[in-house]
Amino acid sequence: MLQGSEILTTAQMRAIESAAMASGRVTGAALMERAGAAVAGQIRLRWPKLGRAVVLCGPGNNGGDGYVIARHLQRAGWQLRVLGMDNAPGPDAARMKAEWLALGSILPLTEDNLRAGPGADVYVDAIFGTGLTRAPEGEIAAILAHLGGSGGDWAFFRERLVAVDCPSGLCLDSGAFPGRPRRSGDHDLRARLTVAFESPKPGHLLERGPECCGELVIADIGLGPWRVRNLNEDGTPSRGIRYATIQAIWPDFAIADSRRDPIMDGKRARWLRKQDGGDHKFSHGHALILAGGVARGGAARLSARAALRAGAGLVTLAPPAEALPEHAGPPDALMRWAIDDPAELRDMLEDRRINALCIGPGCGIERAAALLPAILATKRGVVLDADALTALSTDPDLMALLHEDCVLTPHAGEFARVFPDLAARLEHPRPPELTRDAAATDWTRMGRHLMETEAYHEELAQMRGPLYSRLDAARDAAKRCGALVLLKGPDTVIAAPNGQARIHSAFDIPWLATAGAGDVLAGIIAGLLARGLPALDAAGTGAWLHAQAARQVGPGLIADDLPEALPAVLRGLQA
Ligand SMILES: NC(=O)C1=CN([C@@H]2O[C@H](COP(=O)(O)OP(=O)(O)OC[C@H]3O[C@@H](n4cnc5c(N)ncnc54)[C@H](O)[C@@H]3O)[C@@H](O)[C@H]2O)[C@@H](O)CC1
Ligand SMILES: Nc1ncnc2c1ncn2[C@@H]1O[C@H](COP(=O)(O)OP(=O)(O)O)[C@@H](O)[C@H]1O
Ligand SMILES: [K+]
Repeated sequence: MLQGSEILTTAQMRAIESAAMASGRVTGAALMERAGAAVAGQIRLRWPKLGRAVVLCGPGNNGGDGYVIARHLQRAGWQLRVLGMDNAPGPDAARMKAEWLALGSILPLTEDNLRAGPGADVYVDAIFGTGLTRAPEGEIAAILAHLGGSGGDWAFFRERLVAVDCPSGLCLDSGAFPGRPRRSGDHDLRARLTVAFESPKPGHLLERGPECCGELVIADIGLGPWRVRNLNEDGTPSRGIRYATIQAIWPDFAIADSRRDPIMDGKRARWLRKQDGGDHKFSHGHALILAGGVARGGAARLSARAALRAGAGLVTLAPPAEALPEHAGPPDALMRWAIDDPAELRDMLEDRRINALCIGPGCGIERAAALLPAILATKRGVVLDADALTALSTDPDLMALLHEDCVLTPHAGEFARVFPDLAARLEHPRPPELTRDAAATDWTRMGRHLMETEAYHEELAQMRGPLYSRLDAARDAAKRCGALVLLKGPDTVIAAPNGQARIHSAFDIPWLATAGAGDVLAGIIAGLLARGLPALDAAGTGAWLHAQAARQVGPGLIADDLPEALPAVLRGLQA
């Protein structure tokens, strides 16, 4: 079953929390108590024997959660050492700190104190959570480096570190560590377990997040009534929606979240298996896959095979006439038709039954540039990959023809070609123009207006985390070009022009990074478009089927295996 859960950005999380508190039906202290109790409960599940815990409490509400955890563990019989900051936190954290002080002491939060005590069974990182605005410095940076293994005890802490909301220093909007190179891995803080609240945040699923969070558990702290999510059946926002939804897609085992929704319900599974939805081949659509010149046809053949296996009723492969002979081999189910120029393509597209296309894999940049205007003018669903993306990057007139049934499937390099300014922002450890000062935002006002104004929705959508994220980049790209953008990687981000997005986190299948895997993905999505799925659904379902096929085959996979593994994936769907 394809599971998902709605993701909240840190700004959305704060706004929802504020709305809950403004309603008068729940207090900040009650939420903090639930959060801390949930983490303590998860610790006791994993370490059932009474042990020793060190709790590291930061200056804000993440630290407040830490004091609650210390109280719960101490009451359960654990031995506690609590290290905290000598600051005046907000009222809820101050109350939890005072309650802890009635039970035990607080040592200054220093690296010396962390090193000094006896070794513990569990180290609780409650230093920074969603409130992180910049890179940690000074003493806290030293503590985090120590926990990250700078002293050579990497494995020791990896086994024992429990992160509250996230490993401290991780930006929960981007999954990167502010102040560090985006792809660095040295001495990043890695937790064994992360307990986060209410929803996964983008940073749990993107970039360094999945590796550094370890096992991720989402604790329900009761904010459900204040989450407004009204979607029309087709997924577009209806009146009343206050934020475009972002949905996570992951394999069943990746995240423990009691509130997850089935993305793939029985109805969708039956439809994918062709148990519902028409019995004539044309009722499953006809996909046209454009191929390139002589000796370049392999990529498009992979796409075509994948479109067939994804269930398109008919698939036609269209190379130039001179390359037709090299496509004589199997599969025989595939039709072939030579297309040399835009006029021939236009003629072919007179057949309205051809309802989805795929162009780019092995196509050649010039051929893609020549054929794209004819394709885009028909307004039919089309996947643009590889050479089609390169063609797009050099021609603003082509960009202007894109529409919302186009699916662009760039990997990072292609994304940088098509959207160089957005890619450049992603490279910066901390682009100053995008920083938000969470502390300076009047969250109570924002919370109170959560249910009331469109202006609020706009304002919230503009709120960015401390780092520009792959999600921000994909959303900005989709909005700019008016098409769906699927930014590939182990953390694939899918964004529609209306702001709806999906994150497909697949860090468990590194063997999918193999030549031709992207061609197969493009073909699967084209097949699903042909079968009538809207672009966002086709891209999300396609990314998941692609990943499941890779799981089915396992290490040693080559791209040719992926389409052949799809029947087993489809067979396994619970209809
Ligand atoms: N939003 C919610 O609904 C809930 C939040 N809770 C907790 O509250 C946390 C958020 O609390 P806060 O907003 O107080 O933020 P944090 O506790 O994450 O950060 C504390 C403060 O540190 C400062 N700071 C940020 N980066 C810094 C840096 N690099 N160096 C030094 N100081 C820095 C900021 O001013 C920030 O307000 C969540 O992660 C979660 O643990 C929970 O108590 C339950 C409910
Ligand atoms: N480390 C990884 N883990 C999981 N999936 C990955 C990883 N790296 C790449 N992928 C996926 O593999 C596919 C590779 O596509 P692409 O880069 O276009 O390759 P190619 O051009 O060789 O076909 C994409 O679907 C991408 O999301
Ligand atoms: K933390």
